[in-house]
Amino acid sequence: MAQLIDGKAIAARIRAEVQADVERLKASRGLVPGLAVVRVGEDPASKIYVTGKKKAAEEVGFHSWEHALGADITQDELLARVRQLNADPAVHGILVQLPLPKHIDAERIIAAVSPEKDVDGFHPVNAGRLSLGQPGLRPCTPFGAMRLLAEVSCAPAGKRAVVVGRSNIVGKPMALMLLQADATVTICHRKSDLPREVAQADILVVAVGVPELIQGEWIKPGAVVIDVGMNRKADGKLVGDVAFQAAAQRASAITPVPGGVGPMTIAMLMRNTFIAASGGV
Ligand SMILES: NC(=O)C1=CN([C@@H]2O[C@H](COP(=O)(O)OP(=O)(O)OC[C@H]3O[C@@H](n4cnc5c(N)ncnc54)[C@H](OP(=O)(O)O)[C@@H]3O)[C@@H](O)[C@H]2O)C=CC1
Ligand SMILES: Nc1nc(=O)c2c([nH]1)NC[C@@H]1CN(c3ccc(C(=O)N[C@@H](CCC(=O)O)C(=O)O)cc3)C=[N+]21
Repeated sequence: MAQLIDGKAIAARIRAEVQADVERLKASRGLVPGLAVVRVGEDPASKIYVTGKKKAAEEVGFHSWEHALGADITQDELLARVRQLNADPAVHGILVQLPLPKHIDAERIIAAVSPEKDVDGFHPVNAGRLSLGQPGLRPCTPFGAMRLLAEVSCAPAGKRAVVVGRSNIVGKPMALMLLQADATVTICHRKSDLPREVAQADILVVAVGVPELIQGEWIKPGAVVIDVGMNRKADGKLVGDVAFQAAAQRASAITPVPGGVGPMTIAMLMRNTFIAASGGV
């Protein structure tokens, strides 16, 4: 049986580390990090996530603000709100919860956030910095996944890493971070021969959004498996993109869903906001 990677416990430790850093920053510079979360419309999942982020922010000692805006807000009104937060010196981190309503051009909104306050790491400047191997704010989910690898003493250097999924918010930055850490990286998508590619992976990261797409039998014995997927079943239960039970028979370590990558995303958001407040990367 694989070692279970306890993202929930590791995330709690990271939040405690950030809390201690916040206390030091307050004492030395009288500075309290501030996180503004912008939510548009009434998507119930977004509401739950944003509440979780706000709770975490308050626990670590940040100032936090939730800007809940109506689904009928115009693009220009939303841009104006982002610019107002860019200009507010008490706000060090800005997160615009995705997805946004269809009439809003999400790319334009993301690009309007000041790169220095872009604690999601989604701005083209931060994406560019990552691809160039330069310091910058990193997307929280892959940042958290890298930390999980470190926690199980899995050093990517020289290993074969396979990332399934190539989204701009998870798969692509994940692959770039693994490359930065000297893994040999393969990125898979709809046209890939998944069983063949997955079988090569010493490190497997899956971010697709298809319940239990990855079969346990495909997994290389001893692999470390990070399951980013979050799929809600009809009975309300969450399942990942990896068939967990079968995969755990072959992997050396594996993240559960829930309790794996999800809590790490929020913990790394706290870390990024602290970084943004304390002078950047
Ligand atoms: N735990 C957390 O904190 C977070 C979890 N998530 C979860 O991670 C998952 C992925 O999210 P996200 O990256 O935003 O998703 P996207 O829908 O943006 O991207 C999905 C990717 O998976 C690929 N894909 C889809 N179906 C298949 C298939 N059958 N075979 C191979 N590849 C496939 C797509 O390929 P192609 O490019 O060819 O279309 C695409 O690259 C979701 O379950 C989401 O809920 C997301 C963010 C944070
Ligand atoms: N601008 C933006 N930034 C994001 O980071 C962002 C976003 N938009 N939109 C939605 C996705 C999703 N996301 C998650 C955060 C926490 C959990 C999490 O804590 N999950 C728990 C349990 C969740 C539950 O039980 O419902 C777990 O996996 O254990 C999951 C997913 C951040 N996202």
